[in-house]
Amino acid sequence: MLIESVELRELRLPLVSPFTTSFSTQTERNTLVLRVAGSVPTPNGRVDVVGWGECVALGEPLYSPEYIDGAKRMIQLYLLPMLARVQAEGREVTAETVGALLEKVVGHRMAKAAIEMAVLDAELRARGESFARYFGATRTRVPAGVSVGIQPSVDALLGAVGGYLDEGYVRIKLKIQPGWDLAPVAAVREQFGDEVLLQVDANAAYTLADAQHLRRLDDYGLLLIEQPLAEDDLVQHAKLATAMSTPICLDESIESAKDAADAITLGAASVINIKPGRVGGYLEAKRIHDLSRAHGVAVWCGGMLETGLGRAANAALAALDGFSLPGDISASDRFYTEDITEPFVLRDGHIDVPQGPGLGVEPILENLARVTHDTQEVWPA
Ligand SMILES: O=C(O)CCC(=O)N[C@@H](C(=O)O)c1ccccc1
Repeated sequence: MLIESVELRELRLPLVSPFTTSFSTQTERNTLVLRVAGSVPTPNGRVDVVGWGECVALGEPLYSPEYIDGAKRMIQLYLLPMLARVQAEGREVTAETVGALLEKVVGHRMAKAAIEMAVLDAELRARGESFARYFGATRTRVPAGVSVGIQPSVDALLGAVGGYLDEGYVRIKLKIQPGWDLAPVAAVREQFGDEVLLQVDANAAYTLADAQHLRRLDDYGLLLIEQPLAEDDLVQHAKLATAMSTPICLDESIESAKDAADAITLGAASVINIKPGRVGGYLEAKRIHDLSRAHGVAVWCGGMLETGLGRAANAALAALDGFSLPGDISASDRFYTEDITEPFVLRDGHIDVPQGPGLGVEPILENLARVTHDTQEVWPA
């Protein structure tokens, strides 16, 4: 692709209800969307294309070190100028090379992932190929899990969970933290029975000293416990895995295929939550899927409250065979009254995988304008 312009939009989408995790309470999703325009070579000559990317960093560095303002600066001051220099040398940027071309910058995976996603979208739209087909996905719809934040009371939690089950969600994920773990899990089991697919996510809120307490979760038949310990505690997660029978799933700890290999080798994870933005892009996400599958480790697609753009790409990725557990790929209305794309809707507990070229969706410009807080043209002159 020869990039000719890049528009960087900071968005602010109000959430339908506060979303509380062990590290924050969000009432809006502050996010970053890229629109990359340029041309790609085809057998019949160059074709003008546009591609869309989404950066999953949060407004503040509370989930990971990246945050929206930092990602904006990283994209504008470092990453895009590096690609512009590649083009100035007469070379084209392709989705398969973006990661390598940006490797000199350490970290900033979410910022890099947004650029790669936009370039991949542009290339695939030009080829008339969907993300799903490009990944080699086999399914046309994926089962939808839903993430339930920490609630003000157990009654409120039971109301929320009941509502999502009534909507048809096939898997419930409860956010937990010290002081809000055994009671909510026991109440959900008591109210909705043992058949409901149920898992918990601690977002690194515990330490190994909590092992005996966490072991009591084994009584509730959970699918997994996600990221109980700190993101850099692989050895301690491996120790915790020997102290409890509930499978350990890692999220924040896995930022690359190498991390996934380390975690599997150490026995720190028997399930991996793949979030394309966290690992530097959809190509690395696919590599982690392939690696995990080779080791018989189940993966599922995590969510970062993406707009319909990221949701479309996540649904395509989650349609790969190795994604054997329901992902956090909920309907748009789980978080938003109005998405920036046509909304993703739940049908029989599933989300349809877009089949159109590229992402298969694109922003509805008036919706995008309504939630745009700031727009910058950032391709180096
Ligand atoms: O369905 C979704 O998009 C949200 C899923 C979810 O709970 N994401 C969590 C997580 O830790 O996995 C998260 C929420 C907010 C910010 C970062 C991460």
